[in-house]
Amino acid sequence: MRQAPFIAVEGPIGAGKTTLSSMLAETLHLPIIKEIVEENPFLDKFYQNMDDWSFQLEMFFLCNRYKQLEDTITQYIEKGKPVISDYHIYKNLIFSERTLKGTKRDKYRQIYHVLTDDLPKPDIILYIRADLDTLLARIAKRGRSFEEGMDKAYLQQLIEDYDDAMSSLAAREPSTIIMTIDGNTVDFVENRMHYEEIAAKVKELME
Ligand SMILES: Nc1ncnc2c1ncn2[C@@H]1O[C@H](COP(=O)(O)OP(=O)(O)OP(=O)(O)O)[C@@H](O)[C@H]1O
Ligand SMILES: Nc1nc(=O)c2ncn([C@H]3C[C@H](O)[C@@H](CO)O3)c2[nH]1
Repeated sequence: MRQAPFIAVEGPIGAGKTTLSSMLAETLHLPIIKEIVEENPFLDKFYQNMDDWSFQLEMFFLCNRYKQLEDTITQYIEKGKPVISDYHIYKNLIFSERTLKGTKRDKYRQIYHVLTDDLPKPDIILYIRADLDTLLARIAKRGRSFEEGMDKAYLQQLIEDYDDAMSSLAAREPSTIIMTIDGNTVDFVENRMHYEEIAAKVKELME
């Protein structure tokens, strides 16, 4: 591993990305990049009417993540400092391929590639997989109003899209390390030993 890894935590909605990345940032003394949620003006509208709001939402996420990635590069990667993020920019494509249709999807895909293809990507991905019941329970526990009544078919589709995306990323970028965590059985919140095992593995991967 090069001296300063760029680590991303990924997984479908409610998998525990922010929770795990925050815990690791503290244990491993890493700066953390978190995605913008509360300030997002389109999430609420999107969950009420996906067809009407998906393009605005996807573009908002893309622009925000692009800016955060630019800042991450100048503040950490170019200076040889390790950093952890609670997402991989590739998630823009995972979501947009599902939520957009027709010419909007084609245009969005082009913009995504123009903006991101030449930028550094994470070296290590911690991929938290979890099934529908686990995710629904965690989303309910978190209690964000706009996620109440989350469409189960949408979430199930995203679970499958994430699996496909991680497999294709592994095939396309064999140098990226993908560590898969079974979010159904590994409980890094309630079980300290489970968490410490993950932290130890991540530390080892960073060396
Ligand atoms: N392993 C776990 N065991 C029990 N609860 C968990 C676990 N992981 C996360 N949670 C809880 O589930 C909820 C969702 O976690 P979190 O916000 O970290 O998910 P996320 O993947 O970042 O979500 P999003 O995709 O919406 O950004 C939180 O209330 C968190 O405390
Ligand atoms: N459509 C869509 N595209 C994205 O790139 C994206 N990233 C996150 N989300 C949703 C999941 C959580 O509800 C909430 C917080 O993660 O926002 C997204 N939704």
